[in-house]
Parts: sequence; structure tokens; C-alpha cells
Amino acid sequence: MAFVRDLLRDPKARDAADIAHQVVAVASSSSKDKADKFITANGIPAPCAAYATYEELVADPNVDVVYVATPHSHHFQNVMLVLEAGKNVLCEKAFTVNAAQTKILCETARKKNLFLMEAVWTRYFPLSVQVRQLIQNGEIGEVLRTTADTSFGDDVEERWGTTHRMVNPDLAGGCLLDLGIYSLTWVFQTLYHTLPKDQRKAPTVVSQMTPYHATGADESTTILLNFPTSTPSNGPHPKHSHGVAMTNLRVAADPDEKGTTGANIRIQGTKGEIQVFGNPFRPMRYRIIPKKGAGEVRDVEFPIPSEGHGMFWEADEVARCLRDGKLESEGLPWEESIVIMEVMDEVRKQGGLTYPQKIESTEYPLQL
Ligand SMILES: NC(=O)C1=CN([C@@H]2O[C@H](COP(=O)(O)OP(=O)(O)OC[C@H]3O[C@@H](n4cnc5c(N)ncnc54)[C@H](OP(=O)(O)O)[C@@H]3O)[C@@H](O)[C@H]2O)C=CC1
Ligand SMILES: O=C1OC[C@@H](O)[C@H](O)[C@H]1O
Repeated sequence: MAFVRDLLRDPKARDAADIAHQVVAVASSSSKDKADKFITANGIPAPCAAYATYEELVADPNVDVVYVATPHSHHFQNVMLVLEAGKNVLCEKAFTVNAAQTKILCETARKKNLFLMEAVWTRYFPLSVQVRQLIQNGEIGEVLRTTADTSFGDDVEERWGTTHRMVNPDLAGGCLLDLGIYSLTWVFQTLYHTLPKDQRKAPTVVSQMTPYHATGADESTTILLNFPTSTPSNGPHPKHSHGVAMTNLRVAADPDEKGTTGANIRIQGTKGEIQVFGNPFRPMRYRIIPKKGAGEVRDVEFPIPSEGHGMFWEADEVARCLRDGKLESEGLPWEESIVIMEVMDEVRKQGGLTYPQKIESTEYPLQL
């Protein structure tokens, strides 16, 4: 809903007059009535078709690109359906249940010459883009450590119960795939993505996971990542940077949600630090702190224009990639999505979290 509402906002309000979006079809696998109600509730202008199956939607010749926003368990099957029908895809995070599924999606998109992107909206926030540029321009020196915390502080039993997709293993639930991916996003976009492509190397990983007593999905996961960076010419030891990615449903990264508890993200370099406040998935303020008084501390605000949610920026990226004939986005290349999925595979292995065989499967088509 938030995504579609953002699609309908005027791109000029965010200086994006070079692209336009049109919502031409909505599908619900439950009923056509649900799709009709979605169109009305969100004020989607006519003509917009309502379908009672995903198969009908992907066969609609007016559809250029499909936004897949089903539970994680269903992404692999749903995205394959879209790609096999010859359409481009923007698929919600986590891309799939495991890296093997993501690899197949990327191979399929490449073979069919179709655009495919994991909808990690945070990467396309102007704040994220600017933070990456600051790092690449050397503003905080060499970045050696990033800590990121995406934790909610819920009464888990009351808020999520046992069947909600957040905690339901049948829907690939758990905080790692749902929220931990944002902590990993910050670790990767600061320690990995900012390096030249030929220097980006997968990290080694150690982690701990706590299962939710009622379902076995993880309610808390903490990951330490060790990224090989370069081997300096002036010393014998290879260099590394460290990432700490945290997620927890029961304790909060920011208990009062006003940014008063400190930064949820800290990007630490040899010349200073960048701190990001608020929800790691929807960042609106950062602070840059030069080391030992070497300059002014600056706070930079990034309000979201036109009372939006902030999902239009990823949609704008999709539109530009399609316009420019690209198959993948520079902001989150397929290779990086795959490495992140491999990290999550390893973390689940170390934590002993497996999902039902059916949703881990790479077989397509498969009735879930
Ligand atoms: N970027 C962001 O800020 C956010 C991203 N997300 C991501 O979006 C995706 C969906 O999350 P959310 O909207 O909360 O999920 P929901 O549980 O609300 O499900 C979304 C839709 O998927 C279909 N669906 C739900 N359950 C099942 C099922 N058991 N089997 C088949 N289809 C099902 C339904 O559509 P229908 O029956 O009509 O076909 C449902 O309306 C996830 O990947 C999540 O991580 C979620 C929230 C915020
Ligand atoms: O992706 C997400 O970001 C926002 C959260 O509220 C939501 O649970 C999660 O799926």
C-alpha cells in the first residue's frame, strides 16, 4: 500500500521529472474483489485492471514491470512466474529464502534480458546515496567498522503471535530475513559497496541466533562480519574492516523512537565517524563527526518530500533502469544481493534455523 501510494505522488516534488509511473494492474491471489478494493482505497486512477490471479496479471500486455510484495517464502515462485512471462521485476526484501534461489532468479533474468532488482528501498534514499559518496570521497578516512541495529522492542507474543509472517517459519519468518537485512544493508553499503568493484570480497561471518520459543523462527540475531579490504604496501598484514549487524524483536534499537538513545548506525573511519539516526530502513538524519576536533560536527536532515513514505526513490531507480536498458541497478547489483543472501544462509546455518523444504526449494513451478 505504501509503495503504491508513493508511486502516485508527483515526481516533480522530489526533482524526478525525468520519469513517470503508472499503476496499470493489481492482482490478488485471494479474490478480484480484494484487488478492486485496493485500487479504490489507494485512489489509483483508471484505467487499472484488477485480477484474481497473479497469472492473469503477468499476461497483461500493458504491464512493463511487476512489484512482488508477498511473504519471503513466496518470492522465488512469484518472481519466476513474472520472469517466465517476460516481464521485469522489483521484488521485496529479503529477495528469496536462500542464495541458491536468488542465483536462479538472476540467471533467469539475464537469460531473458529482463530487469530484476531486490527492493531494498533504503539504498535509494538520498541520505544513503550521500553517505556512500562521503565515504568514497574519503571524508571520514578509511572506514574500518560499521555497527547497525534494526531492533523493534515488541511484546513478541502479543504483536506477532505465532502465525504472522514475521515469526512464522512456513512464511520464512524471523527477524534476520525481515529486519536484519537492513542492518546488513548498512554494513554492506558502507564497507563493501563503497570499494571499487574488483576489491569487493565476501566477508567471513560469526553469529548468534535466539529462536522464538513459540515458532522456532529467530527473534534475535547478532552477526560479526570480517571484510578483507586491501593488502597495504607498507606492511605485511592484510587489512580488514568489521561489521556488526544486529536485529532483535524484543529489545529496541531506539526505545523512544525519537533518536535520543544514540545512533542506530555508526560508520567509523580513520578520520571521523558518520552516525545515522532513526529507523535504519527509513533514515532521515545523519551526523558527521570529524575526529578530535578536526572540523565542525554537522547534522544533516533529509525530510521525505510530499509526505511520502520514501519508497518512490527505489521506484524511480527502476524506471530509469528500464528507460536506459539496464538489467540490474548499480545501487544494489545482483552480485551483492547474492553475497548478502549467502551471509544470511551462513547465519541461519550457525544458528540452526531451517525452513520447510518446500520454501527452501529451487524447483519451479512448485505449489506452496
Ligand atoms: N520495504 C518495506 O518497508 C516493507 C517491506 N515489506 C516486505 O514486503 C513483503 C510482504 O510483506 P507484508 O505486506 O507485510 O506481507 P503480508 O503478510 O501482508 O502479505 C502480503 C500479500 O501477500 C499475499 N500473501 C499473504 N500471505 C500469503 C500466504 N500465506 N500465501 C500466499 N500469499 C500470501 C497476500 O496477497 P493476496 O492474497 O491478495 O494475493 C497478502 O496481501 C515482504 O517481503 C516484506 O519483507 C513489508 C513491509 C514493509
Ligand atoms: O521491511 C520492513 O520495514 C519496515 C518494517 O516495519 C517491516 O516490518 C519490514 O518488513
